Amino acid sequence: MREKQTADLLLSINAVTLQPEDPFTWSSGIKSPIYCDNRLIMSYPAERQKFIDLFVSYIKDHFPEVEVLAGTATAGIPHAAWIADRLDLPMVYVRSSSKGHGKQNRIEGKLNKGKRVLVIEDLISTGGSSIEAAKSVEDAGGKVLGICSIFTYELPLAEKAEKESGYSLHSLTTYSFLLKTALENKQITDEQLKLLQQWREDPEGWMSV
Ligand SMILES: O=P(O)(O)OC[C@H]1O[C@H](OP(=O)(O)OP(=O)(O)O)[C@H](O)[C@@H]1O
Ligand SMILES: O=C(O)c1cc(=O)[nH]c(=O)[nH]1
Repeated sequence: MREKQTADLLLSINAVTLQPEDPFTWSSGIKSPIYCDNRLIMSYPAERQKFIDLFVSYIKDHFPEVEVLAGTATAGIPHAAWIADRLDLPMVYVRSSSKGHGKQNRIEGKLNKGKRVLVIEDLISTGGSSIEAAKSVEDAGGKVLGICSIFTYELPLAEKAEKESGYSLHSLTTYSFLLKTALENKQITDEQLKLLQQWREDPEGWMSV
């Protein structure tokens, strides 16, 4: 099962760090006791192949019509590159803002108008970065089929952003699967599970409790 395999792989390379006593600050400003660093996948060639296998099988099942892969800067870029290579498809990447010199591009690579594009992100917290990237792809004339990431925190904020934007968000695995797998693998305790579930109920209010 894809969700479990992805969660196992993330845990096997120690991509997930718990630090409730010194919370992480996310790109959205949210404080969190957990951080998932999918950038580490780059450094593990055997596991990397398995992540690409999982991504490619997901894309073949859900987006067989895709014509271009668009990686989000920076963490989505290597994944988009590996997938595009495996599927023998063109790739572009989307900067978080337009470059301030040179060609001033927001999107790098050649994106032909009307092409069916799948946005590749490493992870969805609030969904803000990937939805912004999808909008830039459409501004440049691409037709976005959806946004696909390795992992989602399943936050209500992301669900709201998904509904409001109209872009569909897809992930190989979820926060619930990750916690379940970590508990089964004895990589977290019942107490840590409880804290992580409580945080997920109210991430924005968690620090003030
Ligand atoms: O769903 P969101 O709330 O937008 O958060 C998720 C984004 O945040 C992280 O990127 P970061 O801004 O840390 O930059 P990086 O990809 O360059 O490391 C992550 O790689 C996602 O792109
Ligand atoms: O939202 C983020 O910035 C974020 C969260 C996380 O767990 N991992 C990551 O790379 N970014």
